Amino acid sequence: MSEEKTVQQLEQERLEAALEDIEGQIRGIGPRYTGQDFTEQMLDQQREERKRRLEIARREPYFGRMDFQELSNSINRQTVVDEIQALYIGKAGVAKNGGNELLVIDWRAPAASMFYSFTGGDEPAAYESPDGEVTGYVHLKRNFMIRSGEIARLVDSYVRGQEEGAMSDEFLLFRLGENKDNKLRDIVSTIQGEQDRIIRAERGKALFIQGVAGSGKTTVALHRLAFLLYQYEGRIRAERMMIFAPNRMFLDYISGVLPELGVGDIGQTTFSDWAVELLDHGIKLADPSETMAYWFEEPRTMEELEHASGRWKGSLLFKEAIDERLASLQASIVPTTEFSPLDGFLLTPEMMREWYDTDYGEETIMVKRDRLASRIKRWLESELKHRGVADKKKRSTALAKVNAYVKRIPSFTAVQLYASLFKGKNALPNVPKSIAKSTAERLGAGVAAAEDLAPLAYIQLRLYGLKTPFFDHIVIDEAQDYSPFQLEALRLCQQSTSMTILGDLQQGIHGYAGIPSWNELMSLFSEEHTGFFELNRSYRSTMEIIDFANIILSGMTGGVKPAVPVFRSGDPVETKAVADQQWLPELYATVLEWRDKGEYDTISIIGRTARECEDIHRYFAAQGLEASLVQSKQPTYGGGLTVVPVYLSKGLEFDAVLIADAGSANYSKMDAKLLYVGCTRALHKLKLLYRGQKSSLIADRLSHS
Ligand SMILES: Nc1ncnc2c1ncn2[C@@H]1O[C@H](COP(=O)(O)OP(=O)(O)OP(=O)(O)O)[C@@H](O)[C@H]1O
Repeated sequence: MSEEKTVQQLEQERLEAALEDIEGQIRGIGPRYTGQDFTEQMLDQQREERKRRLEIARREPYFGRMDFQELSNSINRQTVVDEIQALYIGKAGVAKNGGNELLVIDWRAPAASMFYSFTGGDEPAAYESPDGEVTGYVHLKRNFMIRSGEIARLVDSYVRGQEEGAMSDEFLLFRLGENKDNKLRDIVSTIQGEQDRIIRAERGKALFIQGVAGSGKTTVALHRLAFLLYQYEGRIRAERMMIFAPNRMFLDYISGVLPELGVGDIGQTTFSDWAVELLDHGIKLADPSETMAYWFEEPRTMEELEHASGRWKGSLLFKEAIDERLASLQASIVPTTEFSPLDGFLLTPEMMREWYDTDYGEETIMVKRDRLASRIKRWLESELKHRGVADKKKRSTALAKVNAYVKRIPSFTAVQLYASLFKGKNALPNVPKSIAKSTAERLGAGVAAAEDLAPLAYIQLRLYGLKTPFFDHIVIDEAQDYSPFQLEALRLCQQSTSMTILGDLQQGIHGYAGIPSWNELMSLFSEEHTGFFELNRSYRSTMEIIDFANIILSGMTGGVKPAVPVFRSGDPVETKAVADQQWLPELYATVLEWRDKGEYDTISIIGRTARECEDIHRYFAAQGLEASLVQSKQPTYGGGLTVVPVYLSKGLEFDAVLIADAGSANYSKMDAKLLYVGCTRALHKLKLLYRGQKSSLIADRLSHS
């Protein structure tokens, strides 16, 4: 009598059959076409695209299975129950070799959405298909982890009829308990319902996402891009999507997710790099580490923060002043007096105004100006011809006059116009003196600060327009550090609004430039074109770490929302007093202890300032311990052991975090957000050393040593 096969064996057999099918398809694709025939080239591209998807499927054909029984309503509204279908869900959809039957369905397909939105229970579930809502019973939700062609893990999170239909988080908890390396990863196998709603939200909006630290904002935004490309295939293009991230190192850190999802070619930049490029490198960007040093290396007051030049330059008031200046330029650009280059030739202001306003109506200010200039020259040519003026001397005199006349029509670069707001007879009257002086000096030397880039980009776009195609979709990460003006500039780069704007006000450490409330940015868009989602569950850290971090923020005013942990327990958070002379040796000893345990792949020492980090790094090096020191202009993130100033750690995560010195000298009440950012970088282990008095932000916590 043959023994009954286990679920694992049955699934393994199914997997092997699927892999064989996929291998067969890859083999069948054949060599690349290298000839010149256009149709063949197109077909070759399609084959390559298919091969790419099959290769993704070969690595891990699927990660989920959902057994679904569709309910179909007949005409007399009697419910007919169909067969139970096993849907296998993977990163790339694959049809069976030589047929239309699906071997794997793409995680972005409508039917796959149930895999994420289904919350358990015996009631019928539903998903939206292009033909309307489909309802049915879910019988099974199964998660797989497939490695090298083997099912390494199989977890049923729902089986109809068992345990009163409850869902289990076992697979998610297993994934969250893993260590991290130097790159952010995709989460297709464990996307949560609240994240899925954001990923699949319609495209034609400015979608704001306020999410606590570790709630998956960045990850969700990247998955959303992959979804949009699938859902709106042919209507939006990867090359016309742009991700704006806070710095190059962060871009490197997130660079693995989209290729893992099979998506390439999406633009990735920082606002500064993009703006400097837009301005044709007509201005140099001041070293941003100077701004960082000013705000983070020495204590600053609330008053300094509120009067920061970045806040002023990022405000809509400033934008209004610039709009007024641009409007008066538009109004005065067309000459207001008659012009006669030759006896009997007359160009009137009305003619020129008509050309400028009506004929070139949709163009930007300077493009219209240049067209007007060419039109005046063409007018002369046609008049000369029309009136039969053959005399060479007369012709060249008239031409010279026209050239001189055209030259007098005002023409500005964005930098020139911007500089005129701060210095000279047309300077704006209401600019605070100190701001006007420092900005004029900087611009005079051909340099702009980061805070100048939004107004400069905006002026450039209003004067000359965008030279590249419009963006189909824009993602802005860490948007709490954006000013309304930055968003206004980006809005000019889209034909219709389609943005994903994500951030966390509780991590708004760049208050000298960013926003105190989302309303400042949301009010730029009409209500019908704005969406708002909140993510309150945090997936990164253990419960102990999140509870600890929540306390840091609890003293803050203004709608602080504590992060809700996923039930994943780990070590208690430790705080430890250390004498000055023992500080560096203690940091070193802690790192050695953690390394010897071998439990963590990435460890970070988070310092308060760059100077503090340099001291630690130097000390470690003297002991023969290799660590990488993160600096503000760093382009890549290498993982392993890092020493990083807290203000540069935002967005990153590490298995274990050691806050170098959480003493009161380092973290005053004003620095709650900074310390919160530092602590929430930890996945599994968090320890804080402190010299002198413990920071009052954590003072009432129990010490574990
Ligand atoms: N549904 C999920 N399944 C598995 N892991 C998840 C899930 N959601 C988020 N994570 C993990 O949680 C961590 C935090 O994600 P991410 O960096 O995208 O969050 P964030 O909200 O942008 O964080 P922060 O604002 O603190 O930088 C990552 O390791 C990510 O893989």
